[in-house]
Amino acid sequence: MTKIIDGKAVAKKVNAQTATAVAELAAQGIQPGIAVIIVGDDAASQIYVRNKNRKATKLGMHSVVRQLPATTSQDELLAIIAAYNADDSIHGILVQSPLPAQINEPLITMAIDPKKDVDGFHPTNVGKLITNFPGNYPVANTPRGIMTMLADYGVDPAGKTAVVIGRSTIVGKPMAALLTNANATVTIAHSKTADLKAVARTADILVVATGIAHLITGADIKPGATVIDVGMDRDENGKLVGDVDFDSAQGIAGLITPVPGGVGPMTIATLMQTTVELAKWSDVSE
Ligand SMILES: NC(=O)C1=CN([C@@H]2O[C@H](COP(=O)(O)OP(=O)(O)OC[C@H]3O[C@@H](n4cnc5c(N)ncnc54)[C@H](OP(=O)(O)O)[C@@H]3O)[C@@H](O)[C@H]2O)C=CC1
Ligand SMILES: Nc1nc(=O)c2c([nH]1)NC[C@@H]1CN(c3ccc(C(=O)N[C@@H](CCC(=O)O)C(=O)O)cc3)C=[N+]21
Repeated sequence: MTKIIDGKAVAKKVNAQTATAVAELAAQGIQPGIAVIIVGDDAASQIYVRNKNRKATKLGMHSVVRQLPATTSQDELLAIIAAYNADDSIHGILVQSPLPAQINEPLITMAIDPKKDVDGFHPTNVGKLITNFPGNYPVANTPRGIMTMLADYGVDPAGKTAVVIGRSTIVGKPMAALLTNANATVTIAHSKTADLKAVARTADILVVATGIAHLITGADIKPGATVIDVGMDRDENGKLVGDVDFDSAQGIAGLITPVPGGVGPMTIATLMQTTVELAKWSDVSE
């Protein structure tokens, strides 16, 4: 029997904690603030940004969405980031990816004050994650949300074999670091991996983040494995599907996240959680 991990339900629990934290901060005269900057009019990005703004407002936070034209120059974007870095009403800054070609994404990541780096992408914060640094710092929200889901379902990575397919800065690499810090034995696979499917079959915990619809099927899953599907893909009919073929995984996986309703809601809930933490922490990323 395959059990479905209800990401929406876990996100609800996280959001309830965030609402309490927002109320506690309000009593101290602090309102957590998030600024989301979006360059261009990519349809998927527009949906994600709208969802973030709606959730932040609903939780009582100060939420700013800065929509910029696709022709925005790198210097213009850097100036806007500098203004939010200096703005005391903003605790978290997120620059939605992808960015247009004229903008150097790593340079933008570096320009965000690490104390306001709500995505956890700044090298200072990535370095802290890799070194399992003590103290408070932001961690990429999608992998962090996945760790929250695993804990909620009683899946302890310690001693388990984990395979992460995908090596992006936003998902794959921080996911592998979190699982390593949680004492799993971790393999990172990617488009150059020889015999990807054989590697996948070794996993007790399989995280798939490639953007390739239905790359992984039931035959690639170890019986009883926990399968986390990060993909936000479209099938041939334009329907939202994941990187895992959900139907063929049934009866093989022990636990599996659906798309939609799995990782996505957790990403948004964790982003809100991180924003509140950045407003609260005094010792974050000096
Ligand atoms: N639900 C959520 O909250 C989120 C969902 N997403 C979704 O997750 C997916 C991945 O996102 P992201 O990490 O940003 O994507 P990227 O495109 O940055 O990275 C994709 C990774 O997958 C690897 N890959 C691509 N094709 C294959 C293949 N055929 N076999 C093995 N590995 C492959 C790439 O390998 P290589 O490095 O060799 O090119 C790369 O490392 C997307 O669908 C995205 O929309 C992303 C963020 C959050
Ligand atoms: N700087 C930056 N930070 C990000 O965190 C970031 C980003 N850029 N660029 C794009 C990806 C993607 N991402 C998602 C957020 C929510 C859902 C989500 O809410 N998904 C819903 C469904 C949404 C729908 O119906 O289309 C679900 O899975 O149930 C998905 C994907 C954040 N990203």
